Amino acid sequence: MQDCRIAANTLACRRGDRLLFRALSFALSSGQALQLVGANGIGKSSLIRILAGLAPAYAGTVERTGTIGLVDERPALDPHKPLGEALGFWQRIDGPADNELAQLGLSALLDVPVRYLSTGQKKRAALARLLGQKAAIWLLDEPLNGLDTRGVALVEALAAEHCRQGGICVIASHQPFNLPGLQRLDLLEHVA
Ligand SMILES: Nc1ncnc2c1ncn2[C@@H]1O[C@H](COP(=O)(O)OP(=O)(O)OP(=O)(O)O)[C@@H](O)[C@H]1O
Repeated sequence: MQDCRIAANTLACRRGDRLLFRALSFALSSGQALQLVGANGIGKSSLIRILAGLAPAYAGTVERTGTIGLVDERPALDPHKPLGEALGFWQRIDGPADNELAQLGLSALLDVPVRYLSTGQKKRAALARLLGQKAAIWLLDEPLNGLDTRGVALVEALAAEHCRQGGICVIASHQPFNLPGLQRLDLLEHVA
């Protein structure tokens, strides 16, 4: 994987008429991972969206070197299509999949419409798309939500392998995330 980097420089975030956080900075390079923590509504998802370039920062800048892969509560998969077809749409863009489907326990679900998948299955499907995307910088918003114990261990292993290969992970999660060398940023320290 090519060298990648993501840095937040004195970011501030405003939602409606409220300033959620300010003076938030970090820098991550190839192989590093960061967990964003903080209470409900403090701004973790908002920060992930700013890092992804999907929302503007109120102040500050984000520098990115490397492609972004985002997993949040909205899997970018057509809910009306069977899972195999929905993932196939992305495979035509991203290139052929390796063994993601088997690895994520999805092989038997390819003919099930995405809207009928369970919460955990939808999360696994979103992760399959992420793996297929081969992005350098993973932005994972609550990636463990809805997953069973084996699913949690699998996501942790995937993140560790991604970092081992030189990728970056930014993980917004309330749950403990077991990843060697994981750094931690508490948004409470940046509340405006
Ligand atoms: N489009 C919007 N307009 C106004 N306020 C918003 C908007 N989107 C989010 N907010 C508010 O911004 C705050 C931060 O939301 P955000 O989803 O970033 O928090 P979070 O830390 O991810 O929360 P949780 O842990 O519950 O997922 C919340 O108070 C939310 O209501």
